[in-house]
Amino acid sequence: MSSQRLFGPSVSSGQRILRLRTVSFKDGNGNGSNGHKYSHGFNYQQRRGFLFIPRAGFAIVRYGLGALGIGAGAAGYTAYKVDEATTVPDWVKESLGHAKEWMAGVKVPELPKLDAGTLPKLPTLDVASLPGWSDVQSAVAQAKDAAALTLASADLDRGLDTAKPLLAINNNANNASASASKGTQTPPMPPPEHDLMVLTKKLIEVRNLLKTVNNNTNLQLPSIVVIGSQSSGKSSVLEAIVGHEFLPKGSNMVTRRPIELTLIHSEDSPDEYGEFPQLGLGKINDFKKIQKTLTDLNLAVPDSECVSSKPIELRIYSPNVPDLTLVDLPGYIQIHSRNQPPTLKQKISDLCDVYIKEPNIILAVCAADVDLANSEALRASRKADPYGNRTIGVLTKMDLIDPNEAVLKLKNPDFPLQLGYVGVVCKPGASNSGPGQALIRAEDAFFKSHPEFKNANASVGTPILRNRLMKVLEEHMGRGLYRIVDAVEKELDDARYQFKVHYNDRKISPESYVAEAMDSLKTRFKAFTKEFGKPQVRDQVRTMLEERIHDICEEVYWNDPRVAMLPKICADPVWATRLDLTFASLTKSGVGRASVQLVIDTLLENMEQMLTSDQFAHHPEARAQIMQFSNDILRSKLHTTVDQVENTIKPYKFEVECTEQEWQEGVKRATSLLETTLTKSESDLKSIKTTFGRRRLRTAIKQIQKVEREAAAAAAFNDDSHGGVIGGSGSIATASAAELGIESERDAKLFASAREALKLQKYVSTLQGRLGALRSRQCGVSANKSCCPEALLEVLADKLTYTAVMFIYVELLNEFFFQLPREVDNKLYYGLSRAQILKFANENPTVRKHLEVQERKATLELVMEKLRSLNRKH
Ligand SMILES: Nc1nc2c(ncn2[C@@H]2O[C@H](COP(=O)(O)OP(=O)(O)OP(=O)(O)O)[C@@H](O)[C@H]2O)c(=O)[nH]1
Repeated sequence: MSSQRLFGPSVSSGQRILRLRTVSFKDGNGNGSNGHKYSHGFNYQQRRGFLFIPRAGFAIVRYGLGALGIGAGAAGYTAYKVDEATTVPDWVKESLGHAKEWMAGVKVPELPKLDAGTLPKLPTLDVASLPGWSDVQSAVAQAKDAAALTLASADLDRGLDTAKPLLAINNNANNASASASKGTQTPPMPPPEHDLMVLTKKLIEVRNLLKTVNNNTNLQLPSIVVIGSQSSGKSSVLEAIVGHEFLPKGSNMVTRRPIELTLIHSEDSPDEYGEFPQLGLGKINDFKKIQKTLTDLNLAVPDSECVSSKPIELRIYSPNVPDLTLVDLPGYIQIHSRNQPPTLKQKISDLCDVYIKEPNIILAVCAADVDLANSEALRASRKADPYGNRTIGVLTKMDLIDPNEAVLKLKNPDFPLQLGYVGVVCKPGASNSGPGQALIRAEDAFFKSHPEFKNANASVGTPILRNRLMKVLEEHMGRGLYRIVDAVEKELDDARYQFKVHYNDRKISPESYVAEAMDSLKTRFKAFTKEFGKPQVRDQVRTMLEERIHDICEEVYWNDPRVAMLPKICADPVWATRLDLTFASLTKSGVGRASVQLVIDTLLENMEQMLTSDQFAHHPEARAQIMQFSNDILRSKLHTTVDQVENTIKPYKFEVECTEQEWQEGVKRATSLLETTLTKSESDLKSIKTTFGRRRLRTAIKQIQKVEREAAAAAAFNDDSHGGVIGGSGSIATASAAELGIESERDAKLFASAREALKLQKYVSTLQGRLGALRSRQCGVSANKSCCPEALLEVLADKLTYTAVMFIYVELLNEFFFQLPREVDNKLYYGLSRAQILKFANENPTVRKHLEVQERKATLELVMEKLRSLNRKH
């Protein structure tokens, strides 16, 4: 939709920015301030009236007369109202008196008698060309300005409510002049000062909303940017406008960051407070605290940098401030001090240059007691605004120079500014009560006590400055309105398009995302609890115990050369004792703890895996929290579970009752264990053969065996019990390199592998023997336990597994499966603050993007709505 459509078909291009009206600034004495003009954004109709009345055709005489009558009436009414207001200066009354006199002297051309049915050709009355017309306009404008000025001080002294009669004067002056110029009864205009505040207020709202969308310069509405040399009085001026001392003070360059200050006139509440939207500290009623926060934020910029371009946002709400947006900037310096960076002067200047660009209004603050030709502020403003169209000059410290000189400086012909200069005295401490009303009264008293200012019609005083700022800001905001509307429309179209194309107009909220993420986690957790049932836990524990059985058998049986004979010698009680020892090894204290720990580790591993996949991969903090909950629950159950398991497996340390069926199962599992071990060993052997070649390996093995035989024969004299045992004295392990004929590193590797192959060959043969035994009839019955230790150990492992898992499941798993989802709900789902929910949602880049586009669209729609409502009102 184009801006044309938004603001209605009756407004054609060129006329569409509400209205541009030329108004003279009047100072306290009403005689015009150096011819400074500025265009005002209201009363489009009024302007049309002034321009088109003389061409009004048929009704010209009637309207012309009406215009004169209403114009005179307006002047009279305004004079009457102004008389009522004691604060209106004499010059206004005087001007209005002249206007009345002029009205009386105007000669209206005589009308010819009208014949029924025929209308004579009427003489044209060009009101604007009548002698003295400009004086009437001037008087009306002066009356309005006087009312405006009165409003400003009334605002300070009595609050806006009590100033309303004066708004009415202003309104009437407006209506009167509008009617006069149109020569017809127009509907009453809304009070301009009130409209002014509404427009500025709404546009400030719009501006703040747009700031949250992005930093697109096309979406920027103007602010008033305060620049000036250090100690020129910038802070004092701002504080005088706000009526509170709140800016950082000190000699150590305390303004280091731009302070973006938004003043919000809160008509309905007497509360005065500040807010730092970036910090989320809430309302701060104590202005000393605001000052302290600002000081801390500024001084956080290290001395080595001295300035930072990162702005501090501050909003001040008060019934005593006008709606304004201001930016306080670090003061220009002449030269950097010893501990400041050499580039500081340039850095400050660059920072100010960024802010004083279009569309911002420049408030160039200069101390009156310093030569204006040396003013950095004026120099910078002239560069950015060569025609002085958007610069207001403020001369501070007017009390420090001779009033006549001050008056001359205010005219400053060397640096003429379209928006003029205003002189102020904002010396804090001039009154004991800070920069509030007392300061304004002290300033007022100062200017009153020096008639030079009044006589020279100089623009002086904080209320005048405040009023001028309001008007200029409103006018500039009004001017930028259509540009903004167009830019917002473009952005909105883009946001809508993105939302449609990428997200199919699907709305989400951070809360819904959190809920979805938690639900999905709980669903996956539930699926896991089903997958990780008793059979799975049993598998885990049994696998662990089988590893132990493997190690025990390897140590006690498979590496013993006599084991090949076991089927024949197992009746020997030695083997029964050996079997008891292996029992003790498997059931020795700690197996309960190991089983519980194993299950805990498996659970945590699975949790970790569950949390690193899917959306929780984006939420490291939440992941850590959930892992912590898991750890806590499991740790709290560890000791009781371990105790329970250890107690229940204790009886197996002494005796294992075994049915024939259990025995058969044990034989089966032992066979399977041996088969697995055998397959692994055979595969290792094959891999060595492939690496070195069968023939070379065979030769090396033969060489080792020869050396081994010789060594064994030599050792036989001393200890024939060790002969042939792998790793025993005189074995291949002890054969020296020289004995084996190793000459190179390659040979060394070959012989090491040959030793390994030899060992594996023996091991494979033992395993094959044991497999044969397990498959034999001897191991088919449980009575021959000592002959088939692997089978009995498997029976024991199975019993341990069943018993342990039963208690692990009851004591640990059930509790964990029950408690974790509740903990997640209580601490994560329901326990998150709004800020934490936002943070959580924004951690996921896809969701963040979705929310950003959605938020951008919603904000731009709201902005558009506000802009439309402005159009409806104006
Ligand atoms: N006599 C007099 N002194 C003033 C006036 N305005 C400000 N001062 C004094 O001038 C000094 C500097 O005023 P500030 O308002 O801190 O000036 P500034 O430009 O903000 O200073 P920086 O932030 O350091 O750049 C202070 O000691 C004020 O009391 C004034 O109108 N008259």
